[in-house]
Amino acid sequence: VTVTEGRGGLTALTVDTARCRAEVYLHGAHVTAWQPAGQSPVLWMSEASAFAADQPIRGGIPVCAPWFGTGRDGDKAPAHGWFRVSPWQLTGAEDNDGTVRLTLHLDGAAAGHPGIEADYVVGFGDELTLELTVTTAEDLVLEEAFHTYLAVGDIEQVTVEGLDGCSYVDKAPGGSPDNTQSGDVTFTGETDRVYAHTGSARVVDPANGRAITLAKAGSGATVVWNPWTAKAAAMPDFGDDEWPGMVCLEAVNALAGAVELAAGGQHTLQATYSVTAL
Ligand SMILES: O=P(O)(O)OC[C@H]1O[C@](O)(CO)[C@@H](O)[C@H]1O
Repeated sequence: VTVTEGRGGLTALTVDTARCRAEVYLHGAHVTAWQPAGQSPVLWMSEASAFAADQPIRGGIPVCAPWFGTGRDGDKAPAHGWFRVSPWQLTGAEDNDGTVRLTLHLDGAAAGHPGIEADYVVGFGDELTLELTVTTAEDLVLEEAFHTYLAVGDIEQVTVEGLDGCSYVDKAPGGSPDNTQSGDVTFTGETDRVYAHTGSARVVDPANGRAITLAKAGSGATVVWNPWTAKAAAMPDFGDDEWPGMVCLEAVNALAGAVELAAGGQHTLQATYSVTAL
């Protein structure tokens, strides 16, 4: 692993082995790149993303916690929590036959939130593995997400398998809180759904001739998101024409699936992303 000064002067860690190339910023412990050997980049990054200590990065894998979404503290608190806009430290790095595991630590007190700590182990190899352990000194209702942005060839050809029969909250404009998925997910407009009681899921991307699978543990929900035209245009750090090339497939604990932790408790969220040819 190489430590470099990345965009916006933020510290970046780069990995380049026979198995893959990857990058993670200490700012938000934000993975911004993972590219297995012989593959095109798997993670999508916005050309318009900010790289600043007080803003989240747009694309890659934001770590959202200890809450998911907006509305905390009358919207004064940052959307998707403060983990993704806080400085993390690198506390471990090992290379096992070309699979590199990095351990990152978040000291809540140093980020202005005493009583919450987090450890994040990211494994870069043929697969991408993520493991976030949150520890709390006080009772905490924890919401969290690996808000993963995947690169796709054309969203209108993409389908998501594995959510058939799952109930979901539709957060898109005009959406209702009580729906049931029938068959594969397809995309014809803004899509913003929180699926409950989910297992693994798979993004099928014919334009790139590949599928990307999300397997997970310690996570009861899955979010699927594409902003489409209007929402993309409304976000300053998201290019107006970028929406056809991405989809978020997220491992989540949120809403009714939030994790109740007693003082001294901890919870681990795990996910593995893997790529297969169609
Ligand atoms: O702009 P952000 O705060 O990064 O949120 C991006 C997206 O996250 C979502 O919760 C989907 O995960 C959407 O509602 C949308 O707002």
